[in-house]
Amino acid sequence: MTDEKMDETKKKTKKTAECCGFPVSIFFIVVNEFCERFSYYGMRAVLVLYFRYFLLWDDDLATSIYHAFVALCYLTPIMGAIIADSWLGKFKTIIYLSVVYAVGQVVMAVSTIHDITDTDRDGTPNNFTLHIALSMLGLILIALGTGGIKPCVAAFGGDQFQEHQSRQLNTFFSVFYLCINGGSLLSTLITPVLRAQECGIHTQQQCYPLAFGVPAALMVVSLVVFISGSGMYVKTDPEGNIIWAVCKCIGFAIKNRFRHRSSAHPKREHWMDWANEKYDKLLIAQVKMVLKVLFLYIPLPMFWTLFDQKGSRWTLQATTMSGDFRAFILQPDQMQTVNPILILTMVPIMDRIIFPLIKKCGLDFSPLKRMTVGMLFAAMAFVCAALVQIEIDKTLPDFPSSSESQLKVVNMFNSSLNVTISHKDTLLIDSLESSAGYVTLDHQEITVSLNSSGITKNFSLIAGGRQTLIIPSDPSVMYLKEDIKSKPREGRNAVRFVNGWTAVLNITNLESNLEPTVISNYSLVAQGTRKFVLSNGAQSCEFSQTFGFGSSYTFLIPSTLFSTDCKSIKAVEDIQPNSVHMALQIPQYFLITTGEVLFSVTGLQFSYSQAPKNMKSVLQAGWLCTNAVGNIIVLIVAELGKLPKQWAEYLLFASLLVAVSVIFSVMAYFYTYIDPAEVEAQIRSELGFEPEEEKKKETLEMEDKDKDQQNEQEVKQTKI
Ligand SMILES: CC(C)[C@H](NC(=O)[C@H](C)N)C(=O)O
Repeated sequence: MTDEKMDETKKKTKKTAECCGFPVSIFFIVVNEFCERFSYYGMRAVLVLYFRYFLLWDDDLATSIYHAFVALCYLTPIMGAIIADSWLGKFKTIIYLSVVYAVGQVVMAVSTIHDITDTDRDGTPNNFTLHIALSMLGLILIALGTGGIKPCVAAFGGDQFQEHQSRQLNTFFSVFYLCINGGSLLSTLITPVLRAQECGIHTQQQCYPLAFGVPAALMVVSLVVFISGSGMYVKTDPEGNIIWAVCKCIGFAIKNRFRHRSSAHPKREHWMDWANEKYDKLLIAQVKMVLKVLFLYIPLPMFWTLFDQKGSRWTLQATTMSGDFRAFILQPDQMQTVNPILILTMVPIMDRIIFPLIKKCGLDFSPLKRMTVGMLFAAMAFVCAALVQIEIDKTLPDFPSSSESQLKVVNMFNSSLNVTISHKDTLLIDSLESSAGYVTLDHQEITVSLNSSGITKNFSLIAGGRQTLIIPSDPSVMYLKEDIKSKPREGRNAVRFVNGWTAVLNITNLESNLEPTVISNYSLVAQGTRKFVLSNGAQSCEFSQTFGFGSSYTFLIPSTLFSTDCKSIKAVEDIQPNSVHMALQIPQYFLITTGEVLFSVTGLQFSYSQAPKNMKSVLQAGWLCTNAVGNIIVLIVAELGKLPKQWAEYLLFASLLVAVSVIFSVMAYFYTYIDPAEVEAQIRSELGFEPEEEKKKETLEMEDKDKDQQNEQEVKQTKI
């Protein structure tokens, strides 16, 4: 045996330090994963808000770039796997790409410092191009890093286990999953709080640098932890450009099959056997194993398509619900933390109680069956989401269709008015009151007549819009103001004021002073009791209003404002607060998380156990790719599939997933589980290669011989 070969075999049979049956090196790997996931999910939690409120992108652009970034993060694992399996090995790949990742996080954090381009010190950046360029660079580096290391870390963890530790290996994947979710839970709770702080050099702004800076620091910690375990790892060397070899082998098999397509040539058991002429049996067998698993993956993206809508559609659904849990208030985006919380409780319950119980009952709950059941749970979650949506829809205002217009009338005149719209609808409105709700019109050109005064005016309404007609103290100057026609975002409340007082007013929460007879723009206020101070310089008074979630109010300020100490201010409710409680989302979160435990944790283990030794990262990457495709489907559906009712879209997704899970169960039925190591060993022995066990024995014998020789020499030297 050559020295090189001996070194390699020694490495493979290296004894690792153990604790409770687990390799000690695993500790560094799971801590590394925890910090990395904290970094990733922490950054992701505030990313859309950064796009929306710092870069000032609109909702659509912000959501599209967000999903494109997530998709990229799950496409880059292929690159990581290629680098690891065919060039650097998993250990070095993790280190190099973690450096790229940490640099990306730092660049991203720097891009959020508004002071770097805020030359006029007004609190907003002056060179958006620089901020956008930096953040895109940061995101690309992060996607390369996080995606690149993702297939390697799980597979590298698996490599630390010896053959006799298969039970511990399964536990490792569960603990690994717990760490992912522990990191995700903490970061999604912490980074939004950091963002809500105010910071800045010249002007105080929402503290995005801190919200992105902490994840960057955690990524550095993750790298340091991983390097610290360096001396303890089992590091398997890359086995040449395996992906290229696999592609060439498949290409040759297809070409060869095509060349011998006439019936004169006998059929072969498997189409890959057409590569027999040129490639060795072992490689062909390995390719067959990988292809069999990759084929099974084809239906899987549909699961992720549903799963990833937690962060988008479900969060939007939560914005139309009430988050008042009495003891605490939950913000719509915080509802997502229910998923990692449930994962942290359910993985141990499943592992310790449910699966052993199922086994005890003599039921066969094989990995592929678990995954199928997982898909059905996810479909049920979407049925629940549809039911909740139907409840919410009952409480939502009837917003106008694209051909309709809606009109509300506010009377600031000092006596009641009879307002006739287009000679048809007559509304009697008291002073300092509004019409009851909106009048829906199917035409836009209207005539408004104030019957008592004989004033008549023509207006052109906005098609598909909501507007308020303000009749001020001088009715002849009545005017229209556009209203919001959807629930205010993030469960906040939209408020505005009509100034019926005789002079300019300063109102807290409003951007600028309010001229007499004018209606202000909307300001957004959070849930809870809010205080407004109104002043004219000489006098002031304050009034409070308690807000729920997602409401809209117009406050009418009378001419008697200061004499009544603000008590005469009238609140007109334009959009009622959300009344369906966010707790109703818990069942759907519970179902999707059960689905995730059955589908995702099992899929991770399955991808590792069914892969040949030299292609473990490749299959991990294939598994993660199903996630990327799922996200791309979300992007496409968001752009194209605009169903008129949200509940119908949820039901459509649920039915699609049920159909896909049926197809998957048929495919799974025909799949036979294998032990790749056994298959490889068998082929090796058929081909007359030395079996691994023999190699091990030989290495140990060589080591013993080396030791004996050393001892003999030492004895001789002592004698001399
Ligand atoms: C994408 C995976 C399913 C996994 N995510 C989770 O476990 C979430 C937080 N429950 C990950 O690897 O990030």
